[in-house]
Amino acid sequence: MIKAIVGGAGGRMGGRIIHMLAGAEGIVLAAAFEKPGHPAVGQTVGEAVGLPDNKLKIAGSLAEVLPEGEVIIDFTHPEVSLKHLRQAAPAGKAMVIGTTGFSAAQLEEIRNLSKSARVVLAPNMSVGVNLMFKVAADIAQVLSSGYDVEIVEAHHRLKKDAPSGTAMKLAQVIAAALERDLDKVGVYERKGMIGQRTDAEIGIQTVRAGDIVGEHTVIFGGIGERLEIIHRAHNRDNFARGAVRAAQWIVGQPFGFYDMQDVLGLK
Ligand SMILES: NC(=O)c1ccc[n+]([C@@H]2O[C@H](COP(=O)([O-])OP(=O)(O)OC[C@H]3O[C@@H](n4cnc5c(N)ncnc54)[C@H](O)[C@@H]3O)[C@@H](O)[C@H]2O)c1
Ligand SMILES: O=C(O)C1=N[C@H](C(=O)O)CCC1
Repeated sequence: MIKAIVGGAGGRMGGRIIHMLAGAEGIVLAAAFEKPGHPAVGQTVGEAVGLPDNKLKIAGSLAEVLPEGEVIIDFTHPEVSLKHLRQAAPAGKAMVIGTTGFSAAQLEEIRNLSKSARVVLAPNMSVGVNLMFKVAADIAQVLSSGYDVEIVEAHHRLKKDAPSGTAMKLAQVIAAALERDLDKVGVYERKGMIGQRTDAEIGIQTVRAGDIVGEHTVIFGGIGERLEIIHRAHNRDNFARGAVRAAQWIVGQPFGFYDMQDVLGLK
């Protein structure tokens, strides 16, 4: 039985991951933690996430519960996930990181730590979006000229990072398929007399409104037609299920830096 530790247990994703673990086979919730001072610290998991039979107490830090499990599932904040990986890696614990919004320097540190640790990092753990990454790259290769690429993402009003990690990954895989440098062709806002659209640019636009769980649209706009691929998350359980699947998968892998396409066998 794989023993999992869930970070950010009082958060939107942490709660759903704990629910998905309760229904999963071969893996069990061994410990859960939140940040010091969070109202969930000291509560039982049952009280905090609505699973009345679970009497496990929510800890106030990873350090308190690190020996309890072999894999940590962390959907928190970039600097927090990185701090947790710095603790997990030397202790021989695997990590599944769903957090988005890492800087280039933070990503580089995660990659370096993964040389001596097992890490899955993915901005979106749903099956549909990971298939979308693959399909978007394939379409871009076929429609490599004469089609304008625009990505539109929409999320709830509480989301902190923009554009979403998923939209950034879509832009990266499409730019790679088109052999374009995203740092040069990415356009993240438009206003005023900006002149006509360039052929090479990849537009990435952000919507924040209400309780939208997560929507991503890629538009390949041609003359006389356009092709759109859309993913809509109806709730957070598809991400949480993916995180549990990644935790089951990663414990048997060699040290390394993996993403959800590795977990799903989509490469
Ligand atoms: N990869 C995916 O599939 C996916 C899906 C949804 C959300 N996300 C990402 O996951 C992250 C969290 O999203 P959310 O909607 O659950 O946010 P949230 O704000 O509801 O939850 C984050 C939780 O982390 C906790 N936290 C902060 N510092 C901590 C610390 N030091 N130790 C322990 N816990 C700490 C917060 O108190 C909070 O409860 C975001 O980066 C989001 O973009 C990824
Ligand atoms: O709710 C969020 O925050 C989400 N973030 C991810 C992203 O940034 O791509 C995935 C979907 C939900």
